[in-house]
Amino acid sequence: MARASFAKMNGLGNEIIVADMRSRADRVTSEAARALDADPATKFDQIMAIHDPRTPGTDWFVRILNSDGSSAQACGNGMRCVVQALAAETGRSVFTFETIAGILNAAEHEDGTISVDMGRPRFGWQDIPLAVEFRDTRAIELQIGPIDAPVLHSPSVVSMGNPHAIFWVDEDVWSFDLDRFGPLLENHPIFPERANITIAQKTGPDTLTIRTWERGAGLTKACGTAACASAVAAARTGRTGRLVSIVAPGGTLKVEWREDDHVVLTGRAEWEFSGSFDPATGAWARDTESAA
Ligand SMILES: N[C@H](CCC[C@H](N)C(=O)O)C(=O)O
Repeated sequence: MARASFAKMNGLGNEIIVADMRSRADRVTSEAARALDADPATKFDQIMAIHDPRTPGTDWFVRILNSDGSSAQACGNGMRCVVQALAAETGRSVFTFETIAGILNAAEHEDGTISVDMGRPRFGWQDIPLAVEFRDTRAIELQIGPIDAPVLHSPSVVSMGNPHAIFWVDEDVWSFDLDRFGPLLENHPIFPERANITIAQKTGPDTLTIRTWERGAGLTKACGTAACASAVAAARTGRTGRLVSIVAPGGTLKVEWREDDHVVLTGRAEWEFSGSFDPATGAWARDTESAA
């Protein structure tokens, strides 16, 4: 099969590869994902693979892979990169995508920011999913196990199509050893599909400062669905209103949990370079004109 085009982009430092798999019958393999992640030039957090539409009324289907080769149901920063790439290609500014989490409407605004309707949050313990029944997922009792992180307890859990656990802290989020206990919590048996782990500090009336250890990707500079999950959990627990600024290491995102229950994520995306790659093996080459 001929090579496929890709664009290396980022959403507030969340490293994204947008792969053009339209009009192709193959898909990006986990082997290719791990090979691309192993190369410092193409190291990424998620691949957003654009495929031909599966449902009438949608523009394209977007398949999401984490850098460990696992598939993700949703990726807010990645969707903004997809919108920016397709707006540049088509001249359009409004799109309807489908992912395994459902239908996502998105729009690029005049000022270059991009809003993605990330759909409705899910709170039921089986929707997160959790391995044990919890009636109130605003704060679940999670025995963190053999690590000395006494201040981490009672996370809020939310699904944005993918599972999130939000640990509320009163101290600076940088004072936590997230790279040490992130993987322990990501793989905690309470999360049968693993989970994205976020520590969140309320730093203003409607502002949270967060850091995220992502399922299947590790520490990232920003995580769009974690921003959505944190904002919804904050509103749900009375910490903020429904329009929240989320300050991540890579920048600030705006999240609105609308009265119709949809969660809209707004922020920027950045193009870095383009190339072509083999979706089976991950072998790639940079486009020459983009090297200029
Ligand atoms: N970085 C992505 C989240 C990817 C989620 C993925 N780590 C998973 O759920 O497995 C975002 O901006 O929403």
